[in-house]
Formats: sequence, structure tokens, C-alpha cells
Amino acid sequence: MPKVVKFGGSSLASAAQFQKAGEIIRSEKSRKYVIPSAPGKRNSRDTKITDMLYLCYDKAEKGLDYSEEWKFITSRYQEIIDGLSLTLSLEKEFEQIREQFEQKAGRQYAASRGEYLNGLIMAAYLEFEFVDAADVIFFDKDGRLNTEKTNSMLQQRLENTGCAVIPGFYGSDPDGNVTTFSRGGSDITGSLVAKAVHADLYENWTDVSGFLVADPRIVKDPAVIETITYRELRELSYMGATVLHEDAIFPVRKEGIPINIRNTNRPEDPGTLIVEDTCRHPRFTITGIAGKKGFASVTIDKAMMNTEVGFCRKVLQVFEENNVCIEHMPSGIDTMTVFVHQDEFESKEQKVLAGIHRAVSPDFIELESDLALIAVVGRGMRQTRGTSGRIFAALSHANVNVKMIDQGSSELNIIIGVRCHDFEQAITAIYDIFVNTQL
Ligand SMILES: Nc1ncnc2c1ncn2[C@@H]1O[C@H](COP(=O)(O)OP(=O)(O)O)[C@@H](O)[C@H]1O
Ligand SMILES: N[C@@H](CC(=O)OP(=O)(O)O)C(=O)O
Repeated sequence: MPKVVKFGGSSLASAAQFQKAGEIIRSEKSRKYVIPSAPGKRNSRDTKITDMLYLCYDKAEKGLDYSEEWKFITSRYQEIIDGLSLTLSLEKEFEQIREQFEQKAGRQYAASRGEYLNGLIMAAYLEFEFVDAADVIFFDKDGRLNTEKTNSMLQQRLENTGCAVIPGFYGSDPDGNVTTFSRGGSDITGSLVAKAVHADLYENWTDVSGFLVADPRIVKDPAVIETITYRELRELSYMGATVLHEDAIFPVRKEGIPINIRNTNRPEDPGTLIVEDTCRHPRFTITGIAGKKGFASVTIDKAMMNTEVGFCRKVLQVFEENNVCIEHMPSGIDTMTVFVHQDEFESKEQKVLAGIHRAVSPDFIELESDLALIAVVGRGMRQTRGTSGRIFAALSHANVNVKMIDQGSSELNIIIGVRCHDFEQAITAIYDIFVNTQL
């Protein structure tokens, strides 16, 4: 049974990184389908090719000179080609892309070229067949993935293909225009290919040794999660653990294909296995912590609101009418609070407030901005008493004021609202109490 291997941008940022990926692929015959991202950052001050392509296109569209940025892009690809001693030339492709820029082919077309060019290099380097993602991944006219067409075209195209490179991140719409997934979308391409070829494993190679209990940019050297279920992962990805695009879960989950997150720089590490279900006990009470900043809350206060039939519905209808998504909704006897994305809410704020006044005549409404939400996730929490108590103790010890707590009925997660400026400290405190005190 074949394996699908996706390499993220950091794993393909230079010729040396390509060589590491090449060794990994060649070390197992079953690694037959390769999904490359565009070259990522070589160090923390570097720029991702995708970002540079967006920038070039924006300049081209305004008729501004983008020759310097373009040079940065072409020389990065040339460095990789030279470093791998390939005879490949991308001159024709570079010229074609610039022509398309002049003809205003669109930002999505521009961004997709990062993966397209890297795919050509990868195919030449591995001597695998190149399959253009525009011929096998399909979107509808509204930019949504057409899953059925994609699956059948991928199956048809890959059925009689030995080994292939399929660039990540893009496909085409019904008019043949190149369309991309949202950022980080090469993970979805990998997942779609894994489903189509009935892979027995989808390996996602990145620059960390698996899914970590907390974001390594916040907690130093966090522990690696050995096994995580799709449900736990979904909660963590949604809340900002960005190692895997949240939409990459659905195609493989339906087929029961596990995902293995691995480190290109440390291939000897087993990484994290993402599975439908597992009997294995998690190492710690919690599986992971993730969070996002940028929320605002609207607290509606009205005495005896709990006796007023339809109160919540009327409030929620105001948000719906103004097209505002609701993130969380904890409530008390005389209050209900609605958490929303601050950037989406700001422009509609006064309309929503006026709507709520009209709909339910509250005693008062309170707004709070610059909030963050943190999800503490774990299948082990259900069996363990005192989990929320430990979280509160840790946060109070760290001097963090808790604005909201919401426990999902599945007991798989606890969501905590804090002020943005307490975000990092809150995550570190929760990590310490569950991981460091247990080691
Ligand atoms: N819980 C987590 N576990 C692992 N990595 C995380 C986590 N949360 C955030 N990250 C970040 O995700 C990065 C990997 O994702 P990404 O940058 O998309 O990789 P790639 O370029 O390989 O696709 C890591 O370098 C890390 O900084
Ligand atoms: N190159 C695209 C798609 C992608 O998935 O990249 P990465 O695998 O490096 O996250 C982006 O930067 O969004």
C-alpha cells in the first residue's frame, strides 16, 4: 500500500532541505506520491516564496516595478536547481508567469506558482512524473472544493502512474482558472491524494518533531504528543495550532487513513500519529493547548432573562442578520455573553447593539475587546477529576484573570477566555501544571 508524503515549505526552503526530503522519500519504496509546498523560510528573517509572489502580483497589478522581488524569487529557485546539480531550466516558466501577471491572471494564480515551480524541481530531482494539480484538483465557481470530481480525477490520473509529484495548495475552477486553498492548504492536497490512492498512511513532513502539547513559539521545547485523535486535533487546529490545516482532516478521516506528522530535520523521531480512535492512554491528562487572539465579547444583562421564552434566539438573530459568526456563548441566569471575532465585528458593532436593544430591551450591554480564547483539549480529561480546578489554580497563581470558561459537553475541551496581554502567560501556566509537574 502506498504512502503519501507532503513536505512543508520549511522542508523545501533550500537545496540542502531538498536533499533531506529526497533521502526520506528514497528510503522507502512505498513513498510514491509526493506533495511539495513552495519554498518557505530558511531562517526567521527570511520571506516565504508565497508571500513574495503575492507581493509581486500586487505590484504588477498596480503597474509598479517588481523586478527586485521577482529576482529574489527566481534566484531562490535557481539556487535550489544548482545546489541539486540538475540540468533543469525554469526560464520558460518564469517568462510565462510574468506574462500572466501582465494579463492580470489573479492573485491565486500568482501564489500557486510557488508550488508549481517547486513541483517541477522535485519531479526532476526524484525522476518522478509531474502531475499538475490544476488537472486533478477542482473547485466550484464559488471557490469551494468539488470533492467528488477531485476524487475521481485524482483516482483516474494516478491509477496507472508509478510515482508522482503533485504540487500542493492549488487546483482549478470550472473555467480553468487556477484557484488556491487558504494559506497552509498544501496539507489539504496531501490529504485528498491520500484518500484517492487509498494510502495506508499520510506523512506530513515539517520542521517540528510532531504535534506539540503547546505552540513552541510560546512554550520552550514542549513535549511531543505521541498519539492524538482526529477530534482532539480538530479542536486544537481550529484554535490556532497551525501545524496542520484544519480542512486536511476530513478527507483522510472518512477513509480511516492515519496522518503522521514528522520532522524532515530529524527523520529518526517517530512524530505524532493522528488516528480515528485509540486505546493508548495519553501521556498527560491533557493532550494539547492552543489559542487565538483577536476576540471581542458582548455581554447582555437583563433581570429574569431566563424566564423570557425566545430570549437567546432573538439575540442570536441580530448577529445572524448582521452576518457575524459566533465563536462561544457562555450564559448565566441574568446574563448571556457572545464571543465574536473582533475584526469582523468592529464595523458592525453599532448596528448589532441597536438590534439587540430593539429585539430584547436589555438592562445593559457591555462590550469588551482584545480578548483571547485558549482551548485545553484532551480525551483523558473525562476520566480525571479536578481538571478545571487545576487550570484555575495555575492561572490564578500566574496572576491571570479568567474572563470566561466554557466546557464542551463532550468533556473533550475546556475553553478559557483571557485578556490578550495574558495569553502567553496563561498558556505557559497551564502547560506547566499539566506537563512539568507530571514529568
Ligand atoms: N502545537 C503545535 N505543535 C507543533 N507545531 C506548532 C504547534 N503550534 C504551532 N506550531 C508551529 O507550526 C509550525 C509548523 O507548521 P508550518 O509552518 O505550516 O509548517 P510547514 O511549512 O512545514 O507546512 C511549527 O514550526 C510551529 O512553529
Ligand atoms: N505555500 C502556501 C501553502 C502551504 O501549505 O505552505 P506550507 O506547507 O509551507 O504551510 C502557503 O504559504 O500558505
